[in-house]
Amino acid sequence: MARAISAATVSASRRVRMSKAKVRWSRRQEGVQTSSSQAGPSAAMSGPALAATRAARASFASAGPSKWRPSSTMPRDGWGWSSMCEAGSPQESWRMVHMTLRDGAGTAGGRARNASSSARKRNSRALSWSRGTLPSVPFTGAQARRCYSRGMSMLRRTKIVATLGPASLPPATLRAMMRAGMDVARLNTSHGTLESHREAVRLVRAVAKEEGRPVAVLLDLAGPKIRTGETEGGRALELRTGATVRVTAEPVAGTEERFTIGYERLTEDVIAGERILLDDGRIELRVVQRDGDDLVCQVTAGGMLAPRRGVHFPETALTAPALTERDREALAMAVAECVDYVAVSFVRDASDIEAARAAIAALGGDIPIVAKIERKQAVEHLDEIVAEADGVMVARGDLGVELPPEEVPVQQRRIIAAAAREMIPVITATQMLESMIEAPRPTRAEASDVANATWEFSDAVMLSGETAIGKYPVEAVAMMDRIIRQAEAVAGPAPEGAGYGEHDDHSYVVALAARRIVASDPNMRGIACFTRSGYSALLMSKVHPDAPIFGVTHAETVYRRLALARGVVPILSRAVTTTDELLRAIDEALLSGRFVDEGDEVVVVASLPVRAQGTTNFLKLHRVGDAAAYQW
Ligand SMILES: Nc1ncnc2c1ncn2[C@@H]1O[C@H](COP(=O)(O)OP(=O)(O)OP(=O)(O)O)[C@@H](O)[C@H]1O
Ligand SMILES: CC(=O)C(=O)O
Repeated sequence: MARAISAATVSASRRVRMSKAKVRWSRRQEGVQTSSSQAGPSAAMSGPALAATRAARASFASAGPSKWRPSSTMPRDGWGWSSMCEAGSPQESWRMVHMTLRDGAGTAGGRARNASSSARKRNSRALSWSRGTLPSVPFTGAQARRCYSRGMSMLRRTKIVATLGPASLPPATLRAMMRAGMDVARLNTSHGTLESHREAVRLVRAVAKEEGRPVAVLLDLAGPKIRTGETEGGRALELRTGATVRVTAEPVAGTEERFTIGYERLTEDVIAGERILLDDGRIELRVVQRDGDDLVCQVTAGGMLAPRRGVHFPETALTAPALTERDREALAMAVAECVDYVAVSFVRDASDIEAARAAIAALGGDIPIVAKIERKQAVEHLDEIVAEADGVMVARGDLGVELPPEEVPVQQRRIIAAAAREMIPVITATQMLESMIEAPRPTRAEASDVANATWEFSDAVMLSGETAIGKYPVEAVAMMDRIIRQAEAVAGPAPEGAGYGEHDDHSYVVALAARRIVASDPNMRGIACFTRSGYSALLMSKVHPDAPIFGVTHAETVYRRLALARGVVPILSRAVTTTDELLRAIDEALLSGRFVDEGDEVVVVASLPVRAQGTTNFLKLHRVGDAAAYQW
């Protein structure tokens, strides 16, 4: 009995957890719909910022659905066919059942099959079909024909995030990086001005549009990065092991005896016995005591300290929130420019994500939030953070300072698993191809690092200095693309659901069913997921099917955001209002992008009725091109 109760409790909590991510995405889609009509931008905004936000929101809204009905009004009667039909009448139920069977003998199907072989030949010749929608790797005719059998080799599942900076912002370089495989452009507000980032967002959008590619923009907030202050005459200070030194939050011209650490709550938060790490952990102090506005410390690992070096407090529970005033200004820009993701730095716990979400909402926006795990505090609060965030980043740069190096790979694995449980994307970041900042080839260890992140099911891997300031930004993206493709080519089948979730959610059950169908039927060319909020494509991505996931959506924001989801090929489609139109839109999207041929078979998953916002409750084995022939 006790066992039964505890199993039920676990199941219920899992249901709550799974639906939390779903509710967030659904809420977001609702926001898209209502943004132009109801809630106005924050009353606190005025002038050009208000106008920019209104214009941005109007374009955001135009991508949204025309109608929305809360999921609580949806039929919830499980797998009953009637619940999958728009009106649920017996005739419609029958038509749906008829339609969802594979009608191999049907005349329309027969015609389509005949048409398909010539279309396939045509497409095998027209190899440019992969360009513009899938990462553009030059294929020979023979390679492409082989790949064509399932489309898998054409698709790189693990996505590439590239940080933009002086090395990558010339438009020609940016274009070349997109062609080499960049899926997400990261802008780091720790560097450059907000205006330069605004221009960069617009440039990425313009070039991506010309290239016909879904490229998401991720704005990485600087957060409360703590640094040492200026030094006397700008010189490096020689801190000798064993020496005593005073640190203070007051701005002073630093000397070997006393220098600044730019953290207002220094003497309140940091207590005797705790360590302070300077310059990425190269220098270590231990706090002896507080003395007025100073902390008296002993240097336990000495070195030369240049001005404005990074500071970490691995043993201190810092009380300063993750969002600074400058971050709030960056968020206003992000909302005005409809940035696709915002990354919050130095997150401590879930409250930092809630604060960022509230700040975005107050600006009239709704942008998915990526929590950067780079503090020991965040590692300790990982579960609550991933439950609240829309994505997560293994920010190994700062994390590797707060934790001993041997703990970083362990935490990487733990963070990826936590993201999988919550069905949110995870980015593995920092020093992935670091040596390519200076050299045209990475080290063997770096190549292995990228491959391992792929095998661990990261949704994306990230380039930082390699593309921001490196000598070989395009080559770094191309190299990452090649390493991932090789790694994916030899990876075994991915675990179903990677060990998370139970079959207690309709959307999840549909995703698993689609995965199993493509696993058992090699003729299935992929899974076409019609998605309005992006959630069902994301969910599909998290069960790792062995086939491409075509994320078909009419919302441009969703189209771009799906660029981050592992294994998803985002395709922009038209808005639909009925099931017939939905199937025709899928056919059009797949055929016009030349992802498949007429007559090819795909699994279609969607949420019906079309005009409601609900669970992914529909699955159909579909022959591409047949939708036009349905006479309902
Ligand atoms: N917009 C930019 N303008 C100028 N330099 C940049 C820009 N973005 C990045 N860089 C440079 O590229 C380097 C690597 O970029 P990255 O975003 O990883 O910075 P970081 O300071 O190491 O990371 P973080 O701030 O996230 O801890 C930076 O140290 C900086 O020198
Ligand atoms: C990306 C980042 O901020 C880090 O690795 O610390």
